[in-house]
Amino acid sequence: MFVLRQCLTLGTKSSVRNFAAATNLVNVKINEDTGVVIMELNKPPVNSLNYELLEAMHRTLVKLENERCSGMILTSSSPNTFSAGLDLLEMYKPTVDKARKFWGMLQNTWIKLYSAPYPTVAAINGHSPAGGCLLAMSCEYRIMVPKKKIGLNETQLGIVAPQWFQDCMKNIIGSRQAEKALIAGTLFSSEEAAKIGLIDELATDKEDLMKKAHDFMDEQLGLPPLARSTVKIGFRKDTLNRLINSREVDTKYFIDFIFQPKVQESLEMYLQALKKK
Ligand SMILES: CCCCC/C=C\C/C=C\C=C\CC(=O)SCCNC(=O)CCNC(=O)[C@H](O)C(C)(C)COP(=O)(O)OP(=O)(O)OC[C@H]1O[C@@H](n2cnc3c(N)ncnc32)[C@H](O)[C@@H]1OP(=O)(O)O
Repeated sequence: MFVLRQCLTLGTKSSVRNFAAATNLVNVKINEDTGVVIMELNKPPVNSLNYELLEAMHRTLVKLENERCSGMILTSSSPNTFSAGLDLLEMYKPTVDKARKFWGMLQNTWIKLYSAPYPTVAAINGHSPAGGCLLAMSCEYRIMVPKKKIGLNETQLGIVAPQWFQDCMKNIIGSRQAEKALIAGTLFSSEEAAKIGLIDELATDKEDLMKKAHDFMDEQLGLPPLARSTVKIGFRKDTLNRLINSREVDTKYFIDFIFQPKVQESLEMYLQALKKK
């Protein structure tokens, strides 16, 4: 299977097609022979998740429902960062309408990604804090390059990881480890993340990362798809339904939380610190 895939991806008769996207915030390529899609986040410098990027991801995920997509590898075009998480500028002094629209699109995108019936792999080629970690955790399998950071570090920023972010982490590393990591807002090194199971495999470098992602995909493509996806959704439905049934409440928490003057102060200081770096 590996040889077949190499021929398909590297061979002269390349059957890889660019997937027409309305923006260049995501680069999407579909291998027409295998049906495997690579979605590359492309919002330099750090793929901070603003409304437009989330909308581009969401639109792609919806489109993939009507394509012959057999699996999806999520990665980034940034040399150093998978995703820096939510775009802090979306939370800093927004209007209520803008904040509501932004949060709704984050929820939409997460629901689509978390419930995708086909196999999903995060090829984590750089740092992946907070919302970046959420994206990675929403995939079924995570592979990461060495010496980068990943985790839900919200507490350290004076904000709180929403319940569904927390649920995703709990589902992967277990309740006790998640509680400790979430209270402290721990950012794990790739190596530490592999030890606690937050990521499934460490890659040696970016080439190895993509090879391992395709290897995982090949294994999954050998399984009966309906049985595979039924088991996947069975494991994920409680977490999904918890958000789906409380989207409005979740949005209200977000709005009430970010409009607190103390939270705005923390965001301002953090943004300044990032700019000064
Ligand atoms: C019960 C109540 C529950 C209520 C719940 C309610 C609310 C929860 C609310 C929010 C949840 C939020 C989750 C999040 O995702 S918050 C975002 C957290 N992200 C981070 O902390 C990461 C910050 N970034 C970094 O640490 C570094 O940038 C990184 C390691 C990713 C990369 O480092 P590098 O050195 O390569 O790049 P930098 O020079 O730092 O950055 C380049 C450039 O990009 C800007 N930037 C970085 N991150 C963000 C970001 N997340 N948003 C916006 N902009 C960002 C940075 O300022 C630089 O800009 P410039 O100087 O080039 O203009």
